[in-house]
Amino acid sequence: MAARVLGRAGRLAAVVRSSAVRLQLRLHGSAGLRFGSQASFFPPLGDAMLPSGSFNNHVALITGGGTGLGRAMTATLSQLGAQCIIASRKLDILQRTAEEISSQTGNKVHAVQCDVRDPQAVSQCVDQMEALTGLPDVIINNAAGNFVCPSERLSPNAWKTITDIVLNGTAFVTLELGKRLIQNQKGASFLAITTIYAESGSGFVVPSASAKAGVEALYKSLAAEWGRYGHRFNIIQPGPIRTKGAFSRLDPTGAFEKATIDRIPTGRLGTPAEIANLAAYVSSNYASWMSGAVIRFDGGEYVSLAGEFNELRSVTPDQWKILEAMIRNTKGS
Ligand SMILES: CCC/C=C/C=C/C(=O)SCCNC(=O)CCNC(=O)[C@H](O)C(C)(C)COP(=O)(O)OP(=O)(O)OC[C@H]1O[C@@H](n2cnc3c(N)ncnc32)[C@H](O)[C@@H]1OP(=O)(O)O
Ligand SMILES: NC(=O)C1=CN([C@@H]2O[C@H](COP(=O)(O)OP(=O)(O)OC[C@H]3O[C@@H](n4cnc5c(N)ncnc54)[C@H](OP(=O)(O)O)[C@@H]3O)[C@@H](O)[C@H]2O)C=CC1
Repeated sequence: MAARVLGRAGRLAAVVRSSAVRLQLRLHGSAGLRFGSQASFFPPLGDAMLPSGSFNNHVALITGGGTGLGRAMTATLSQLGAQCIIASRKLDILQRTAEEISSQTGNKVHAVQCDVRDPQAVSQCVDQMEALTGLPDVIINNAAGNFVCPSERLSPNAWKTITDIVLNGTAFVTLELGKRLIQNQKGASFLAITTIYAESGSGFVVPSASAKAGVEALYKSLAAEWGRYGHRFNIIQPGPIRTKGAFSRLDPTGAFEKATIDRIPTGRLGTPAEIANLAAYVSSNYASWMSGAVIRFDGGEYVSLAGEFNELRSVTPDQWKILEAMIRNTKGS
């Protein structure tokens, strides 16, 4: 009897061992189950979420508002009643965006040329804004520069370029406006757009990761210091959202996108309209009690990347039966 049980256990162990090898191959080879069909559970909505008129009589400055996510945020705020100022280096692109959005929403969008790396240019941009609209109620620091590059290939100027746009640019805009708002005893909502790797760090985008982490420290610090002046400071960390600016510099071959979608629990990239709705909410009076918040908006990508065992998603129910048998069969330590 004992011999029969031992024999059966031996055969089971052999089956389990060979299945485990096959399983390892599946996990680490290319035959692993694809997931991503779950995207149908999480359809993106495109329309503005807040009630119409939520930003009536509000002025909003959006840096980098001519393209990508900044453009989407401008469109949503404008649709909700804001008078917007978009600022970046390329005046022609800003003007085109401003005209398109103004003509769709009926609310004026102003285009102001400004390189945020240059504190004097930032000061002149704010002068221009004061003349056009007065000081803003909403500031969205969205402008950024980035590219993938092994760190050993970075020149000092490459490092300086990215950190100047992202960290110094955000600081110059925030400090210039903050000082003037304080002088005028005017409250405002400041929002910084960072990224999920500001928290974790990431190879191959090290200047961006370092600068975005600095932006987060800046905003959390000012949330504590400038609440007394009526200023709120919040941060949105987007996950991947297809824009020409980002994907041409981070995924020139398109290979990253497919791998990314595979690991996002909601099975898809985000959309510009979705982040625009979140930015509008955070910048609105509906969020007047929100300050110092860091909001990760990534379809679950960050936790998916972080969890040691998350690759087990590709184990099938039949394979689980085998794995469970192996585990239960283990006696002692
Ligand atoms: C997917 C999920 C997470 C995603 C996160 C996304 C985060 C983002 O921030 S996406 C935003 C992307 N958008 C942009 O980058 C738009 C603006 N970008 C630019 O204008 C340019 O790409 C640049 C950032 C380079 C700035 O342009 P600028 O004309 O001011 O600089 P350059 O004179 O061209 O270059 C300055 C130095 O950088 C070196 N450099 C430029 N590109 C690269 C590269 N691909 N690899 C290595 N080095 C690069 C360039 O050679 C200059 O250095 P040097 O030669 O020593 O003078
Ligand atoms: N798309 C994504 O997947 C993700 C994006 N993000 C963040 O979202 C934000 C928007 O990125 P996205 O829309 O994708 O990319 P874009 O390239 O479209 O946006 C970047 C904007 O920054 C402006 N800009 C760059 N350098 C300067 C400068 N020196 N002075 C003023 N403006 C400048 C650009 O305008 P111009 O060239 O006219 O100066 C451009 O409009 C960025 O902060 C980015 O880091 C974060 C995580 C993921």
